[in-house]
Amino acid sequence: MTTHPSSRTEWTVRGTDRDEYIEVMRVVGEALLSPEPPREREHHLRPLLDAEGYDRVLVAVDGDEVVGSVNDFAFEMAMPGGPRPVAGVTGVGVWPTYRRRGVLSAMMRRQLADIHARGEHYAALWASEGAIYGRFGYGPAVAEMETGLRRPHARLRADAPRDPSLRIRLADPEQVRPDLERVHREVAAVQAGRFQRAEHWWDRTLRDLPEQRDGGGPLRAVVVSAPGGPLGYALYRTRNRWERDGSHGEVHVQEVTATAPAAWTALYEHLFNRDLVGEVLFASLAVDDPLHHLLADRGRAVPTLYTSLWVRLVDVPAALSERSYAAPVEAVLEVADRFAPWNAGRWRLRAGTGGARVEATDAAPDVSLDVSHLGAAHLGQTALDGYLRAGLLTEHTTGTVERLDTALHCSRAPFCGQVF
Ligand SMILES: CC(=O)SCCNC(=O)CCNC(=O)[C@H](O)C(C)(C)COP(=O)(O)OP(=O)(O)OC[C@H]1O[C@@H](n2cnc3c(N)ncnc32)[C@H](O)[C@@H]1OP(=O)(O)O
Repeated sequence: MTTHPSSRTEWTVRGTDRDEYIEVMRVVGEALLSPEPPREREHHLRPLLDAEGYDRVLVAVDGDEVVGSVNDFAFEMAMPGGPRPVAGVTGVGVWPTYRRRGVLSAMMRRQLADIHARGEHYAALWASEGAIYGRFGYGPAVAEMETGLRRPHARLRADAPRDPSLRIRLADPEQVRPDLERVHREVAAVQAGRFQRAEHWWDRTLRDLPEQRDGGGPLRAVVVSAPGGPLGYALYRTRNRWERDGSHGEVHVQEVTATAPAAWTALYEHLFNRDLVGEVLFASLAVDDPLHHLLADRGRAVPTLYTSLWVRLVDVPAALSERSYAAPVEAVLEVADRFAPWNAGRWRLRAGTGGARVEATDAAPDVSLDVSHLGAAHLGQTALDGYLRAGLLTEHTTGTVERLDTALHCSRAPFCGQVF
């Protein structure tokens, strides 16, 4: 591809199709430093794209050459207030010689307009870098934890709820897939930030190619069931490690979830009691995962906090009026939004535990803020107060931010748990 020395902007943003998608893989793969050429990555990506379709993939082109791309998946994601259609933004990349000329900005603008035109009120993404998406109106809405525990500290409290009637089965994940799907469906309907997994997402989650194992063994599923059906599961791999003093094996937990307290206990005790293991590592846990309460010594868990989901309100009045609220609040919000101008302006929010109404107003604002702040706060974990103290939003009526934070609060931490 030619490198253009000037900063001309003779590219346009348009849709694409299945045939051209190999070019998208080439551009995005190069941007993301992918170690494999597009044809070698195709078998990973094609099943997902063939199932989701190509009509949400956008490309920036210079003549016939693809120089950038963005995509989004049509998710049903749990939000405070219920499951909602959410555009799961992904596949973002710009050919290196076209970077910093506004290619991404143009693609983001078009993508937000498309999402809005489809009547979806939210977009969400996992960012490769935290500096990219704030300017496009996304806010850091979910923090998750990678957590490690060494033996002998991987132990639960004596009074952790235990139910000897629960059945525990260790199996090849495909053998118990209906159980996994059932538990996940139930959890993903209520835990904000999770999205419902269609069959092709389960195929991806359970895909277990040798090159994905990173020195570990095959993917395993442990399922905990009561007579009425499955109550929880964990997906994990073991990795054997021998040193001169003996075995220091590892358990790498890809995901763990349950719908009943005794099922959490049974799952954690299974993971902690594998023989030959020196350390159990969890790829991602919610910040309020029951593990922290169930551990005999919670100080022994070593968490690494990271931002997972960035959330964007694509339709501010719709998103705020369909949300649930923990307390009554009334405020005029003056919202700035450079990339979705239909959101910009003053909105009067009247919300309570029974519902909310949002209408355009000319009244004086109680608070002036960026749409990214509302995205960050929407899942109930990120407080607006942090932005206030950082001087990034303006409170005109004292106490408004505190009242908003109280109303937006959700007692259960949001969690996504799956990179898309
Ligand atoms: C959801 C996902 O898919 S995450 C994956 C994101 N992709 C990657 O990280 C791949 C590698 N990076 C890239 O391909 C590109 O650098 C992109 C897509 C991040 C940015 O594309 P560009 O076309 O260069 O962005 P664009 O020129 O529109 O930049 C707009 C603004 O964002 C800023 N910006 C863009 N990328 C970054 C970044 N990585 N860090 C900090 N600022 C950035 C620019 O400086 C510019 O600022 P300005 O408006 O003040 O001048």
